[in-house]
Amino acid sequence: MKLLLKYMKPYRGLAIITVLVLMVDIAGTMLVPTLLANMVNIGVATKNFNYILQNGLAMLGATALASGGALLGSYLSAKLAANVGRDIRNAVYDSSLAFSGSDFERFGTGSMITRTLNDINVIQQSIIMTIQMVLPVPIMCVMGIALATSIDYQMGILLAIVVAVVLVIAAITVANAAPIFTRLQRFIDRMNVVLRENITGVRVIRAFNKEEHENERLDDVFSRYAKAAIKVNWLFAGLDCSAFFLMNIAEVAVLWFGGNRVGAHAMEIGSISAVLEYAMLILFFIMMAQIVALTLPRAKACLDRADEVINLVPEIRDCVRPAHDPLDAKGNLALDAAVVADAAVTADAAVVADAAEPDDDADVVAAFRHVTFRFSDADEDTLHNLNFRCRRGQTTAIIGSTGSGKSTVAKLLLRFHDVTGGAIQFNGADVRGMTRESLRDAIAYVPQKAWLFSGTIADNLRFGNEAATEEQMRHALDVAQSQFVYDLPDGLDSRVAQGGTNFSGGQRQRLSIARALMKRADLYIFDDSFSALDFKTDAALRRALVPETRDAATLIIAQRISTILHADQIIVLKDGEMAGIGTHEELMETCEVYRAIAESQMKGGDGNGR
Ligand SMILES: Nc1ncnc2c1ncn2[C@@H]1O[C@H](COP(=O)(O)OP(=O)(O)OP(=O)(O)O)[C@@H](O)[C@H]1O
Repeated sequence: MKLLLKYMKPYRGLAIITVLVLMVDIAGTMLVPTLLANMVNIGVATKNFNYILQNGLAMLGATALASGGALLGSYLSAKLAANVGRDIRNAVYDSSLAFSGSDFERFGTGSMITRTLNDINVIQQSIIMTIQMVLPVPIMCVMGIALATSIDYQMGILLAIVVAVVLVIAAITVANAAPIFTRLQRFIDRMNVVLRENITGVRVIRAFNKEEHENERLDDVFSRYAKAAIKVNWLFAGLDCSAFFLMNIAEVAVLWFGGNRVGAHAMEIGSISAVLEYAMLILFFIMMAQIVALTLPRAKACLDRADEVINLVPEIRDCVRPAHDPLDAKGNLALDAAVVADAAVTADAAVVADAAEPDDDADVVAAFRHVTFRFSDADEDTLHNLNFRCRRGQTTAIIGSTGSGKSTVAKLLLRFHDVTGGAIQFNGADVRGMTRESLRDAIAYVPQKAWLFSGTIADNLRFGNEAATEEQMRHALDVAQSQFVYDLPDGLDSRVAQGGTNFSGGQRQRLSIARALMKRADLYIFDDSFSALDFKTDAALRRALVPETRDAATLIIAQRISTILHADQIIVLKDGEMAGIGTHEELMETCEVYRAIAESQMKGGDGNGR
């Protein structure tokens, strides 16, 4: 609720106007029965045509007021809900941008989509319905009972009793039925997760002939949802008929007691229709409010789910900027005490002292100092005591068997995760003391999974540099050996499907390399970015990269020896530990793990392509 109030706050003026407009609607609606009663009781009884005409015109005015109020009220409440919904959606999305990989895993992609789209739609609808259907109820009850009392006090008491009984029944129903709606939201989440997995993995499902198995899995999820939805519909059906039953009982009660009062000359005939109309109006609104109130726990669950995302403290944060310690020229923040203390928990004193000292060698762009890392959900360290430096103008390569921790090194450099021991320095500063923006600005990264965004090739290249000229784009494409783009009918404006699925694996890799080259960086990271290229293209691309990355450090993660043969230093990773470091020749002499990889690839005919 706090979240809703926070996001409603900027629109409190609009909210107040909306409620006032709806009150005009209610006032207009409630006036009509009294005017009608007067018309019958006085105008018709005394055959006073002028009185009838006057009341008729007044009824017309009241109806116009009510209709205008309803129309404007609907528009304003929809506007309010849309604004609040947009702001909450933006807040959820903005928060998710700061998430680390582990933060994302906590929710899962499917749930993040449900939270951002479906949940916020539910919140929006609830805002509209609450304003239009729930808020008028107390006003209507008070006005209706007051007007009925002004006509005949006994009828007022009768109406008050009927309303009280119906309100109690409505409250009990809502309290008992609310959990079903909360469960319904969880089922939607689950459907989203399973459906997403099925749609993205459809080729694998077909290739393994697992359609039937997946059908059963989906059927199970859909059936659970359907079961809950049927329960909800039963509930609504029950509510509907009990509400109409109660309305009919109320009608009978009003006619019975009203008839007696008219018979006793205590009330006039026209007043019965007015009281009857008040009873029907109030009961109808209570019925509608009851239906809306049933959905409110679901909206509350959606709000809580949005709140969880918005208020999650990300695993990776920028340091709180100390007032006395401004950003330096590179946009770095001084390493704050908390971060140093944090590092001290997991690394010994010598390492922390070492890490706190800036690297004295100006050529060093990135330095790993006794780095250890463990994923938050893992039982063991993924990386142990890594010590190496990436120097400007040099290529550092990392090779190792699958799962040895190569990509994790890249992720730590980009601060997708923070080290759990030791420190990583970038341009002499501990990365935990830098803002993520300034750090990532200085790194060009080609991820292992080449992902392209829907749009055009030019749009994707501009992701690396918004102001890129066509000449710059062509240059990057040439370096990345992506001349195939020029053969496409639309060239740079060729359409890219989501994820880049309308290009081959090798083409996607080359385009994502070109995207990374669009920006000038201090460190270029290529995470297994040449794996889908043939040896000739791989060699040509690496040759073309040399002048591009001359003033920067380059980190190449690879499985193929041929890709890293000429690196200035090669780090061999085995189970997260450095099994060796040196040039190809040195490692062939000294590192058994490297020799084994090299020999296995040479035998397989892999090792000689350059
Ligand atoms: N988010 C995660 N949570 C827990 N463990 C993870 C996570 N991501 C990776 N790991 C584990 O960390 C280890 C290293 O993974 P990493 O992706 O760095 O390996 P890699 O050497 O790049 O492998 P490959 O060559 O197959 O890409 C693996 O054992 C993997 O299971």
